[in-house]
Amino acid sequence: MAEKQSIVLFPFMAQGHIIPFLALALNLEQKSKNYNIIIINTPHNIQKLQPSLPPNSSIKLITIPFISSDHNLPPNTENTDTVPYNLVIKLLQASLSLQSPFKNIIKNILTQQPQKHKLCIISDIFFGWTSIVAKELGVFHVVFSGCSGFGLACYYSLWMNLPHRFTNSDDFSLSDFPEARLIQRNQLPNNISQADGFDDWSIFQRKNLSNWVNSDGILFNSVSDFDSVGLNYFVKKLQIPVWSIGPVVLSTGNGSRGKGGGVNPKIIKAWLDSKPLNSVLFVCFGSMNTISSEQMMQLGIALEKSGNFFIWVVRPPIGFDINSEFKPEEWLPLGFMEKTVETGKGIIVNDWAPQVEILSHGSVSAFLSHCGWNSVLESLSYGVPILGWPMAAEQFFNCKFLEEEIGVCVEVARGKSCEVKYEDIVEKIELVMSESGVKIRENACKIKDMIRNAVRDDNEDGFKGSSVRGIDEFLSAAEKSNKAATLSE
Ligand SMILES: O=c1ccn([C@@H]2O[C@H](COP(=O)(O)OP(=O)(O)O[C@H]3O[C@H](CO)[C@@H](O)[C@H](O)[C@H]3O)[C@@H](O)[C@H]2O)c(=O)[nH]1
Repeated sequence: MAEKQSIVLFPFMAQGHIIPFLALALNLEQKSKNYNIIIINTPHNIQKLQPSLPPNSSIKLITIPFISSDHNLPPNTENTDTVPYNLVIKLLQASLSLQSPFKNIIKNILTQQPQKHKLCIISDIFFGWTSIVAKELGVFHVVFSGCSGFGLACYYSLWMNLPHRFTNSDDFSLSDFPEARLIQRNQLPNNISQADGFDDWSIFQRKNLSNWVNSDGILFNSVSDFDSVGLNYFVKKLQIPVWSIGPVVLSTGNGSRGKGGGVNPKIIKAWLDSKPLNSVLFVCFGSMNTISSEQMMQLGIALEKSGNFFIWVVRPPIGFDINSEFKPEEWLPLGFMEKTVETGKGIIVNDWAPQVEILSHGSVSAFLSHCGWNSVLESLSYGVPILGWPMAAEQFFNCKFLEEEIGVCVEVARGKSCEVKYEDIVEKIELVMSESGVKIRENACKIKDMIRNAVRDDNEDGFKGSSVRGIDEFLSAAEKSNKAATLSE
């Protein structure tokens, strides 16, 4: 009997990264029983992942040793959802220490695998160094980007062409990605606008991103039918294959999606069931972001004034411990909680909501989001248009892409320290949720259709969508790569 192909997945320790990797692992498992699928991560993340696997899954979880306090991080801090945003760079730097244990794990798998070439590593965009380990051991390696082609192309280009803090004009174009058109200075994430090439972020990213060229390809959690410009940037830049395979998202009802808490999904469903079609605004800023207390206050007033039904996932504002108790009496407008309950206008969820279940419900009309790419894909998969409030990383460029290139978004605010006024938020909400939002909603439905087509694999009419072809091409490239693993030190 032919030996199984082993596929090792290694996400960075953040929910926004672990979730698409888990979804990819489950997709691969569903595609064929012939894969031996392994997810590697640090002890706490593996513990949290375990209950997210379906009971009949054969996906194997391998723990890579990691002690956060050895790296000047608080004890048991292994995921960006428990570190303050300013310490994320420390977690990234600490992840470099995983190189040697990772190599040992791969060597171990290789010793149990007589046909050495039947191994493939899929690693995170932040783990560029894994491509060096793979090269040394003669193993096929790809990077899996949970970001869009367009957003990541801007982000990559910005990091590789530092500094930008001396830019005088309010906007500028990217020399190697002019297709992105003008980037405004206030669209630069803080770490890029402050970078001089010698700070911690610059040092980490430039080394990390430079390593991608050693990889055998890049997988994108995106859809080439609408994201080809950004995907092509990497084909030209790195001269390696790029396969779009998205959307890779967890289906509804998929366990705790890697993080528990928040609210009982049944309560949310019953509440949504009681609301008219297309009447609810969902507000959530991903797995790790929050806004300032001033912004939170204005958003609260805006939700009240706009009069729409809403579900709002709240976390303590910037400057407060993100894991501490939420204090509505301090951070929300006076009496906001009580009024929300009395009028039945909304649900305020602490920390974590069943996002995919909410977005897939017919009562949801729009999503006020930070434009993390998982959230974007989850929203557009159900034709839900976006009110964009980008906060960090490539989110600014996702938002720009969604608004300027595919017309499914209106930007509400930019960044975690900008001044926002409730009147502006109300106006933008209206632009999307009222009659005037017809075009945007139509565009979101067109993208929904593109997404459905991309993952359609119809045996009867022989149709294979672009993402189905993408994953097939990637798997056949992995299988064909007949590299001899050397097991050299
Ligand atoms: O209450 C919540 C909050 C989040 N989620 C899920 O958590 C994920 C969040 O992912 P995303 O929207 O991409 O946000 P981040 O966690 O901020 O994602 C990081 O990873 C993304 C993909 O690489 C990047 O686009 C972002 O910039 C980066 O911050 C999604 O699957 C959500 O469904 C929930 O289920 N419930």
